Amino acid sequence: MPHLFEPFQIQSLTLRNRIAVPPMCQYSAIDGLINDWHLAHYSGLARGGAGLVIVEATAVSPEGRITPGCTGLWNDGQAQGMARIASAIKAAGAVPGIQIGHAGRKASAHRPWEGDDHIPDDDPRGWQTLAPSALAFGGGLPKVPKAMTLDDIARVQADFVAAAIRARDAGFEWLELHFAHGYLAQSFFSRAANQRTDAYGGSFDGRSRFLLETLQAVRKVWPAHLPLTARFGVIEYDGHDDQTLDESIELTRRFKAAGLDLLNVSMGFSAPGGRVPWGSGFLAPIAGRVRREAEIAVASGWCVDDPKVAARVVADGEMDVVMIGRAHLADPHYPYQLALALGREHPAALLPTPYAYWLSRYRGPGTGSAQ
Ligand SMILES: Cc1cc2c(cc1C)N(C[C@H](O)[C@H](O)[C@H](O)COP(=O)(O)O)c1[nH]c(=O)[nH]c(=O)c1N2
Ligand SMILES: CC(=O)[C@H]1CCCN(Cc2ccccc2)C1
Repeated sequence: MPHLFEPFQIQSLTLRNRIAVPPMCQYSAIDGLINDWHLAHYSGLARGGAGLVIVEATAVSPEGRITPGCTGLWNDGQAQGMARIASAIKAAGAVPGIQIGHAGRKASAHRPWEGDDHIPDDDPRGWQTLAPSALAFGGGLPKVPKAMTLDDIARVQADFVAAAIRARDAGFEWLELHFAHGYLAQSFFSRAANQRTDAYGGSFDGRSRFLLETLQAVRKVWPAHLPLTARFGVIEYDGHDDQTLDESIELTRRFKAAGLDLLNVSMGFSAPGGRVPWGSGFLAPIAGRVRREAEIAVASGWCVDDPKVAARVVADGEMDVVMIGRAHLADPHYPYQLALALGREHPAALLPTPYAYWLSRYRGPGTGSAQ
């Protein structure tokens, strides 16, 4: 039975444990460039003991950003900055990962704390959005996107390939394609968002084409010995879950045949109004079904931050790697807290030596620990 704190071997990589920090936008970049905020943020998280740290959704082109504050890998200056992040994560003992994506019709939005909604058309900070069809997401994201031409599709796929090459050359060892959360790739698979009548819409094969072609193109440039992964929404909680899940598992099988090494199971968020059954570990059974039926390694998360739940979902084979997000924002050393809660021997050994030396002798707040 695999354990949360045992290593995970994938391709030529070994994660020191099954705990991952999932991508979490910081909305703190200017022109897609990282800065001291990102360096401190990712260094601190990597020093917390997780086996894998995945850098936030990073846009493959300027119009692929969610907000003006999102990071990018569409030019070499951005790649130079990202190389510092990859190096800092690796120096702390975690595998450096990065997620690359295109926000599609959810792009050109304000930061969450500035409204999370589309930037008005007359505001120069915004831009024209792209999508499979000229259908707005709705709610706070009412902008009608431009329906992509075949040239647009080819260009965006080439942008994914170029960003993957920059991520590879920047020293990242784990690449995650953002195929989830209602962004461009997910929206091609969604019946609600994709009403094209050409080869990129309609049937299951049509709605899968953009995702599969992009994966195949990136696989050609991503090193064969390094894990190529994708975060993909396998369920929408929109009343059509059985059909969506069946289709998603079939597409996952085709991803695997195209060279995907692991699927990060998530939700589609393709349209407003999904009724997500929020709760501790609520998505784990879905992740387990994908792992069993598509016979592929799986990461997942979503409210998997209770120590016993995190240990259980790995022990029960529902996921190989647990993505723990907000708990890491609350405490970058969260793996240390997990080890303490689960009664692991030498929990401090998860942390860098300058901390571990002292914490191995420290019995916690209020105990008046001696030197
Ligand atoms: C501030 C912030 C920013 C992001 C996220 C979340 C939050 C809180 N999430 C989703 C995240 O990776 C994770 O799936 C969720 O937070 C659920 O996991 P937890 O319940 O937080 O452990 C997210 N997901 C993703 O695929 N790419 C991203 O860049 C982001 N950005
Ligand atoms: C980029 C991405 O996938 C993120 C952006 C921030 C919101 N994320 C989705 C989310 C919903 C509810 C709680 C936490 C996260 C998706």
